[in-house]
Amino acid sequence: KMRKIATEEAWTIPEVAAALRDVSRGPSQSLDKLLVGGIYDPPADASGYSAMNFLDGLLDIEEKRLPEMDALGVDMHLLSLTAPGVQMFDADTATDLAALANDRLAEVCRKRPDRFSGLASFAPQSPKRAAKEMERAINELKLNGFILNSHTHGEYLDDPKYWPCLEAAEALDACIYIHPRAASDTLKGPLQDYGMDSAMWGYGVEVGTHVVRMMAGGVFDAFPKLKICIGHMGEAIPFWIWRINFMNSRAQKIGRAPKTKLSIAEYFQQNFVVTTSGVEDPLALRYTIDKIGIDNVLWSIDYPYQPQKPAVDFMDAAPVTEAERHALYHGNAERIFHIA
Ligand SMILES: COc1cc(C(=O)O)cc(C(=O)O)c1
Ligand SMILES: [Mn+2]
Repeated sequence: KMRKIATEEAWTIPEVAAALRDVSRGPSQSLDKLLVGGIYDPPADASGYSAMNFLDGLLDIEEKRLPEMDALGVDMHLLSLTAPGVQMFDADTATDLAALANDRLAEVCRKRPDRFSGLASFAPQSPKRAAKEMERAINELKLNGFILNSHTHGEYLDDPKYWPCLEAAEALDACIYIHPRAASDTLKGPLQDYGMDSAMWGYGVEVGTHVVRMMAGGVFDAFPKLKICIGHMGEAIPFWIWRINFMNSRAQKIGRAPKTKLSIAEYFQQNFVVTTSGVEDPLALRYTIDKIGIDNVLWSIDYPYQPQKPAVDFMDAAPVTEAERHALYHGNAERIFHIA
């Protein structure tokens, strides 16, 4: 039986759910409020996002998640605090809730180390305290990497003020999974209608923008060993990488982009891995493996936002060799996230 490790599996704790409910009732203009309000402060008529009832799935480990994993032969969920994590809160609240969530996550992993591993949260709102929490999460809590839900109050990791977090991740040899949230206030413009705010379109635009900024901004010259993971088959970047690379090298020549030691295509190849979350498309998978190499593609379900069984059926039937299937299902996750 082939070991199956799913790598973008969401959960939450009651304290974070309550804090998000409070934010959704507050003055924030964040586009995340559509979703956060729907999940954590559902309207009486259960319309909108609340109709999906994601909250039960997020809070649950033993009731439904684990029995479903057993039934489907899913050995492990690599858990992460669901988007937008602690990133909508003020610095102190975010720092405290990140530490609490990490403690709870470590507890879940300690209780069933063969079934759960975890990505630690951190609060970029306070970068130096975040770096300390990142060290604690890996060295003391023995967690497996980090989760960040893209922008924090509209700012991105190419901004040097967040580089203490990148320095910590690189030094700890711990991968940062950059997960979506709704587009930042400066990016959200036309993304606010037709359900485009979340997984259909805006999420990909938000994360894609984030990682292109990092590569074009020289982050991987400053941190050459830093490893970043992005979901959703690489947020369309593997498809666009030829064009992004071509146009960035031109921008560097005409002085519109900083000179970098390597090309964007090389950074994407060396510093990134992608997962299959929420893109159960065999042709997109085959292309992505052929484009960026089998070592850089990992399986994920995206529970509870995606049901487990279709994600297993998709990977079981995927047009890949058995060696590739091993890499996708568990080999790459074991290497990138240090899973025994
Ligand atoms: C935090 O809320 C989320 C909503 C959805 C969605 O399908 O609308 C997907 C994800 C996700 O991909 O993790 C997260
Ligand atoms: Mn997800």
